[in-house]
Amino acid sequence: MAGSVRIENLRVTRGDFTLTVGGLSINPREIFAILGETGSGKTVLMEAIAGAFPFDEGHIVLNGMDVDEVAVQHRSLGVVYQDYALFPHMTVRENISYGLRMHGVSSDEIKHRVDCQLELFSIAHIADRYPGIISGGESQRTALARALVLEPEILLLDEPFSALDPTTKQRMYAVLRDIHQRFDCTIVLVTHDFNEAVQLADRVGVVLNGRLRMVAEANRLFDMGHDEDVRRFLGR
Ligand SMILES: Nc1ncnc2c1ncn2[C@@H]1O[C@H](COP(=O)(O)OP(=O)(O)OP(=O)(O)O)[C@@H](O)[C@H]1O
Repeated sequence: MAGSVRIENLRVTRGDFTLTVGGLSINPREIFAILGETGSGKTVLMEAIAGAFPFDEGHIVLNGMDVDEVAVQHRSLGVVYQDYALFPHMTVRENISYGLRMHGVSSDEIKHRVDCQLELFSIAHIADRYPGIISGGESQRTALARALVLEPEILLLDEPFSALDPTTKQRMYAVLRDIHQRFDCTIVLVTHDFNEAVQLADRVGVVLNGRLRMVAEANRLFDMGHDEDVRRFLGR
């Protein structure tokens, strides 16, 4: 079942950096891209949605519940970090199994579900290897498999395709669309790539200098009358 995200009057501080979001609702089954230049606060926003740290003000509500009132293992979130954050001392199979083990799933069920992910992402041949000796693309697919094996209602992806060549990128876009259909999830995708946002997302939110400045339908991103900063960012 796909989840929803609602953000109300959010203010969060990380060191000297402050991020503010007046309001945002991401609907069940939506693919929502968070677009912005480097250092604008996209990852901070994604981490805030994951409930990774306390807020100064405001609320983030996942499926009707304040994120900070729900224990991490019950948030039904899958997160793929920019650097993939695989556990280095675990094989690919163990990385993907980890969350299921934490949820007390039986060994037979774990084997079945992990085998399905290994096949879906074409990584069965590296199942017994450690992250230190697999490629960037394989690491990325392992991180996606690790997030999806728990069948999250909301999938948070931080620049998941930035390390890939253009051909592999297009192939992974197709995989992501397939995942979206198959797993019936809501996807929040952080990217600094306009084309990626427009190709994959239903709607796009632009974050500039720590503020969510606008939200637009992806296919109307370049048509709308934005303010000057957003126009400059969009290269218009
Ligand atoms: N834990 C932290 N402590 C201090 N500052 C932080 C922390 N996390 C992020 N920042 C700062 O917050 C700002 C926004 O960072 P963020 O990672 O969200 O940018 P981004 O838009 O995702 O950029 P990029 O596209 O380069 O990944 C940066 O100036 C960063 O240095």
